[in-house]
Amino acid sequence: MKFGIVTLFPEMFGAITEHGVTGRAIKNQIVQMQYVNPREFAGDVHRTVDSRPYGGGPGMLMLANPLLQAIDAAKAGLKCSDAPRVVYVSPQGKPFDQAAAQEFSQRQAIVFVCGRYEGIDERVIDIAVDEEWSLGDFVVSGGELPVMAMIDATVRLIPGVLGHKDSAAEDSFFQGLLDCPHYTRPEHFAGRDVPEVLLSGNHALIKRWRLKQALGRTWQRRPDLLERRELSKDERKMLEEFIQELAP
Ligand SMILES: Cc1cccc(C(=O)NCC2(NC(=O)c3cccc4nocc34)CCCC2)c1
Repeated sequence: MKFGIVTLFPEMFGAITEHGVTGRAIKNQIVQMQYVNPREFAGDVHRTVDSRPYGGGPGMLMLANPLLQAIDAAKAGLKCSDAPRVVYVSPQGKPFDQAAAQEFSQRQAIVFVCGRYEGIDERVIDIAVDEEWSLGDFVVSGGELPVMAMIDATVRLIPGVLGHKDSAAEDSFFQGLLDCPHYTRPEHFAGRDVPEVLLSGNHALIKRWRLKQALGRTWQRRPDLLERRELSKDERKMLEEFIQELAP
């Protein structure tokens, strides 16, 4: 899978290209990253990429012309048989979630456009952006960090990227649930013991306990996720047991 990144700060992406699962996927050439900096296309001697907003107001906006040229260069640079879709990440975008990451991971390539300052000239979105996505309702300084999070979530789902030992998180979130509690050595720590079931070696019981904990925590912390998820008869029974065990 190839990613074309339009950004004023390509060096930020070292955070995902130099480390961990994503760094390994790049080293193994499962993933390829290319960067285009709009500043390369700024027409003037000062290489200007921003300008004051019409109608007044605080801050600056990214100029359309350098951005549009950078987007074209990024698309061309990926050399894909079907033109990659252009994604602008912004607070106005569709909420990004695991389902979106799953869908992204099946694409041949994606061009991500990272906003800076207060945003970009709307005509860039009208002319060149195919999709807008958001990581959430909070204010950040640029689109780079949300894009890196989206790329990380996407790359983990590409076949061959995660070894079996890494994919615990995927399983539970894949089931639309929060994760169960996890424990490692020592068995006794700070006066707290590891739940007996996890030491039993009974894999069926352990699997059941983990699903019951995931169901219970989701019910307690993110009931909205449960609304979107059909529970089987057995899962409903486990959740009822979990709730009963809460308030004896
Ligand atoms: C809730 C809210 C309302 C108004 C502005 C902003 C804000 O943060 N504006 C600044 C920018 N924000 C983002 O890019 C951005 C922000 C949040 C999630 C995201 N998911 O993807 C990109 C995201 C836009 C241009 C430069 C950065 C945030």
